[in-house]
Order: sequence, then structure tokens, then C-alpha cells
Amino acid sequence: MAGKYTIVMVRHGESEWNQKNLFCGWFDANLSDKGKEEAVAAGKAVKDAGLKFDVAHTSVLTRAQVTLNSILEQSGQTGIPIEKTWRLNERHYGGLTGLNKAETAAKYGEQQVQIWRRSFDVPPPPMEPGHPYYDIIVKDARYANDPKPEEFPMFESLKLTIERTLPYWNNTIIPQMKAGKRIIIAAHGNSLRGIVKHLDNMTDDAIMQLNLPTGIPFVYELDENFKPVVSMKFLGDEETVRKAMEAVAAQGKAK
Ligand SMILES: O=C(O)[C@@H](COP(=O)(O)O)OP(=O)(O)O
Repeated sequence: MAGKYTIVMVRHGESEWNQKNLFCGWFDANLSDKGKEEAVAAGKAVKDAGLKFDVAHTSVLTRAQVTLNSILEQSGQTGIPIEKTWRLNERHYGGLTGLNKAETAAKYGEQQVQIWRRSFDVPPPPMEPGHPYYDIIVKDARYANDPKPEEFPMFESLKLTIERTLPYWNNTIIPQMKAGKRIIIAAHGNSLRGIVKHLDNMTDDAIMQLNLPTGIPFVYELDENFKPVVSMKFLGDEETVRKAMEAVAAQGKAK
């Protein structure tokens, strides 16, 4: 082991909304059948790599939790504590939630969709009351106590996502690592891109190019100052990972 601390992260397996190519954000989509298979494969990869955990962290969204459960089951580690937080939720895709990414690119242009999906600080349009998914999300019982009304997003850029994810990294995850806990985080494309940007000190431009594949765990090894010694080492062969990343990037192209 090169670093003092090892932490594993994974974007959930393909969701039903990933499969339909819909902006998902805080909508609670289930895993697709392919996503369930990816989650099983992720668990086998974790087992084969001999990775062991003391604590798991995930979002309050089903797709991340089911992926995590599958990984823990496959790797024989179901007994560990699982901490769930809205701070690891996917970015809130605002008014784009539920729209098809390719149709949105055909309507507004691929460049605009690229800005909405990957720019650092340009947010999507807000989700207004009356939006088809407004009530489903805002009135969801899982948010009854947290986030506080003034923290509840109606849209999020990557920058805004990082502003609510990073306090969790700094105040919960780092202290646990310092206490010797081995951690896995199962979360989402953009909540994890935020953590990766922070860890690898990536520029606002560089992070635009990063597309995280579904269901392929990756490992960070960190030094005593929590700086990466090994960055984003995927538990998968390079070619498969590259193709999966390209497929995510291509979701914003007009058909
Ligand atoms: O909200 C969504 O549509 C996807 C990411 O979409 P892109 O930013 O890749 O378009 O989130 P996830 O499937 O990781 O929960």
C-alpha cells in the first residue's frame, strides 16, 4: 500500500433513468437490470482486490444504496455501519430533471447541454413549483429534517454541489479515516466528481473533462495530509473504463 489511507468510491450502477438518458438529479430512480449486474460485478471486484471496510457512506437515494448493499453482500461485509446523507446526493438538476439529454441537446444545442452537464459554476435552470417532479422531491419524507429549508436546493452547479459535499468529507469522512476506519463511498457521478476535483486539486476546466462510469469502483491512496499518492485507480481494465467514460460523455449528444 503506497499511502497512509485507502478509500474506495463508486458511482452507482446504471439507473433506469441513466438507461432512458434522462436528467435524474434528486429523482429517486431505481437501478436498471444492467445496473444491478454492474453492482454485483463491482462487489466481486472489491472482493478480488481484497478491500475491507469498517464504515460505508452513501446518499439518501436508492440507486446508490442498492449498489452499496450489493457490493457489501458480494464482498462478504454486510455487517458494517452504513451512514446515509443528502450531502452525497447527486447534484440537483433543477428544471432539467426528467428531460431527455439527447432531446435537450437537439433543442438547445450540444454546447448548451455540455455547459449544463459539465461546467463548473453554470447551474441548470431552477426547478419551479409546478415542475412535474417538484412535489415528489420537495415533499419527500426523507428530507423532512435535513437539509434545512434554507439549504434545500432547487438547482445545483458542480460548484454548489461541492459546497455541500465537502463539509461532509472534511467533518465526517476525514475524522473517521484519522481514527483508522477503512471507508467506501457509494454515490453519484457529480457528487463524486466534486470530491475527486478537491482531492486531485483539478482546475475548473480540467474537471469538465471527467466523466465517471457507472458501477466501477475506484481507489484513492492518501498521505498523512490526505493528499493523493494514488489517484482514481479503477478496479477494471483500462479499455473497459475508457469506453464507459466515453459513453457517459456521449449521453449529451443530440441523436
Ligand atoms: O443526474 C443524472 O442524470 C446523473 C448524472 O448525469 P450527468 O451529469 O452525467 O449528465 O446522475 P447519476 O446517474 O450519477 O445519479
